Amino acid sequence: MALRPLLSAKRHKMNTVIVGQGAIGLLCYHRLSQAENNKQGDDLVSLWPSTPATRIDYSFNEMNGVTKRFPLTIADKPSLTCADVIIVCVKSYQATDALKTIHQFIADDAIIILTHNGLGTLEEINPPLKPSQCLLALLLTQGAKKIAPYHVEHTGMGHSDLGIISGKLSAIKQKQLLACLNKSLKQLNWQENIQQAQWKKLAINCVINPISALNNTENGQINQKPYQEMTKDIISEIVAVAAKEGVTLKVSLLRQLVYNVAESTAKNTSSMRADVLNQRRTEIDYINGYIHRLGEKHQLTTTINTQLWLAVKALENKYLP
Ligand SMILES: NC(=O)C1=CN([C@@H]2O[C@H](COP(=O)(O)OP(=O)(O)OC[C@H]3O[C@@H](n4cnc5c(N)ncnc54)[C@H](OP(=O)(O)O)[C@@H]3O)[C@@H](O)[C@H]2O)C=CC1
Ligand SMILES: CC(C)(CO)C(=O)C(=O)O
Repeated sequence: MALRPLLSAKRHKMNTVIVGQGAIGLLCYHRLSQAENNKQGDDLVSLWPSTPATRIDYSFNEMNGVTKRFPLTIADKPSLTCADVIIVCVKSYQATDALKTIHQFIADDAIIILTHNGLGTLEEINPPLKPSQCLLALLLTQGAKKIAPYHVEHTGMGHSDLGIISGKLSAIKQKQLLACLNKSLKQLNWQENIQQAQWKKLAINCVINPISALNNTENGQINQKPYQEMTKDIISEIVAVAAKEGVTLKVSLLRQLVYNVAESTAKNTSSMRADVLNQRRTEIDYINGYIHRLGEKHQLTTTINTQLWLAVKALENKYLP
């Protein structure tokens, strides 16, 4: 069992470990370590990468074009044990392994925040987290791109939603957490029902990501006539499986949401299209693949989501080892 000194009620410092040295990991590390309230190094922020590293700096490109190097603190096992907050910034298919690796070192009352796209990782986590370890989801609409190892570019501003997936957070801890993250991530909304927000994000990704990846199109194309019928079918299947999971969604609202996101990100390359173009593994197993698995669980046909899942898997198989 990982033990650490008890926090005093007056304590406002927040020790944070960011897991993952990719685009979102370095964005979160940068914002937290460079936050105004942390200029004196009051809060300890460190980074736990996928492989041991001895780096002492990283590069960050702001959206205004300014690029600078910044000092980097690499986390060790004691940093994990002392961490109040652990922000896991890995891809959906890496989340279970990342949690398995760190879980033996983290404190019994640690707050763990997942940032990945897609759903279905929680079902895989074994051994599960302790009930005293509160698990939260952070849904980001900010964008970041890895240019080179330990070099990241901030590509898009946006709001973030944070809420509890499992466990409990005392009022004091919630206040401390929000104060700390709000100063660094900005536009952070607390969601009492983060599950609803996760499903909405899932619906957006189930439509925009595979269509844009398979057709090699920008996000805005999804709103064109050839994809409208398919969009409706994808969403109808999602609404049906969500209902079986106890989540109430509305087809018309989701269609409007997908339309708005495709419109507001019209010129963007979705993360799945980018993964395919760069011959990387996609997150399809946790997007349309998740809907397929839930369809099987509840004996519901998910024809179009299953087709899209298989089509993207076939595309991936052409280049993955
Ligand atoms: N980039 C963006 O703009 C946005 C991304 N997201 C979501 O956030 C998640 C992360 O995305 P992104 O940062 O772009 O992905 P990246 O692939 O850039 O980063 C993931 C990082 O995690 C590292 N990693 C993998 N396994 C472990 C482990 N066990 N311990 C520590 N580090 C590990 C990877 O290392 P290695 O390379 O060695 O595998 C990699 O550096 C995804 O689910 C994505 O969909 C959400 C909103 C926006
Ligand atoms: C919202 C959207 C579709 C933006 O591109 C996204 O989340 C992604 O690309 O993964």
